[in-house]
Amino acid sequence: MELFTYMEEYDYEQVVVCQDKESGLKAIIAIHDTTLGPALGGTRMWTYETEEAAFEDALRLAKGMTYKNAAAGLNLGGGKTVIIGDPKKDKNEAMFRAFGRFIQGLNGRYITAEDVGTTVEDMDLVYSETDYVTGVSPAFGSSGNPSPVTAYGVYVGMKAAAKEAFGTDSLEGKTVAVQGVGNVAYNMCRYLHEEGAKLVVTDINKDSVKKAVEEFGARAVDIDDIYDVDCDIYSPCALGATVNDETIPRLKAKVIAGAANNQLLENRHGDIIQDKGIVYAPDYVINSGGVINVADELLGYNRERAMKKVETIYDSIAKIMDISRRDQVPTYVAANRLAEERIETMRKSRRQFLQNGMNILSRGR
Ligand SMILES: NC(=O)c1ccc[n+]([C@@H]2O[C@H](COP(=O)([O-])OP(=O)(O)OC[C@H]3O[C@@H](n4cnc5c(N)ncnc54)[C@H](O)[C@@H]3O)[C@@H](O)[C@H]2O)c1
Ligand SMILES: CC(C)C[C@H](N)C(=O)O
Repeated sequence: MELFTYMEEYDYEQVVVCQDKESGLKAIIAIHDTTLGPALGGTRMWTYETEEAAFEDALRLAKGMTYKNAAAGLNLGGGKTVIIGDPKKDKNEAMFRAFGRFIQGLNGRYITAEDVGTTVEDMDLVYSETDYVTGVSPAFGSSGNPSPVTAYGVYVGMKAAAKEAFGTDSLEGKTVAVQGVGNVAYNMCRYLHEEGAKLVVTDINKDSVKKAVEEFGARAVDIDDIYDVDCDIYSPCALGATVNDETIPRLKAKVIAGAANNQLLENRHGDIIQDKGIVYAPDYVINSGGVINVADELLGYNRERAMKKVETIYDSIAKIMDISRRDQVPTYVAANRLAEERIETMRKSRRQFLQNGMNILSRGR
């Protein structure tokens, strides 16, 4: 990947590469766009095959956060971090504290939180070095782990997508194929089970599968078999890019609605599923519950206010379905339009000079 060419193509503002030899920290902070406010996005820790793959993931995820925050009506831009390493083996206190100091050095341009491979405990370590972190322990006045709230948002968004596909938003009796039963999907499965949905699950972590089988009566399938399950809804809740040329012909679902970021390998896969009549709930809209929740911390966290806003994910998905039908465009295009229009409007309305910080007339004194 030619980094500057890629950054220019998708208009990224900044990429910060952080290295700390003692702790083994190797982090990439990607800031995509701060038109709406400071870039807020989580930190993913993952074993990437190559450094290029890590850069690509950070960049793609950061852009997704720009769109997610804009579509959710938050006054926040988009950014994301990836830390290269195995979350089960390579973590240590010094690593997250060093990472916290790098974030502090950005002076508020980037605010972090959890993502795959990082936890509330990791964010507490970051918090010991910087205020620019959310999703730390509730004992610090924070909102805690965002995953259960993300799960609730995915659940209500799935209902809105079901309404479009089946004419009813009831999920009772519907079969949902869940790929990855981690922090978000475990909680999502609980809501689905309570409503009477039938669950089929898979995960590379056998303990997570066992838990879903025991607690929710889920049926377990092998990793690759999840695409062939006879189901009403396919719910990708692991990593991204699972909607692609290889998987689409195998999917039997009428709805795709899940927590994972960047579900479409390429935009054209959004066109293909639309043509096949599959209702796709755009990933960054349906999974915005977590960021809505942590963003509320910036106002002084109020759970009731945050949950009320998360409920609106139902209306957002319904609105996207309306735009998609009205304008005859795939749902991912309808969502992008909503986000891009908001960013453009705010970019234009912010043209007036506003002097922040240093008084320029006192320069040289
Ligand atoms: N946690 C949040 O609040 C939040 C918010 C928005 C989006 N997301 C996205 O949702 C997804 C899940 O997040 P999470 O916090 O639950 O992460 P997690 O790490 O807790 O869960 C992911 C699960 O997927 C499993 N997995 C990984 N690769 C797999 C594969 N090939 N097949 C089957 N299972 C596989 C893992 O073993 C794990 O159990 C991620 O894409 C994340 O970026 C999370
Ligand atoms: C909680 C959020 C700030 C980050 C979350 N992992 C997301 O992708 O939305």
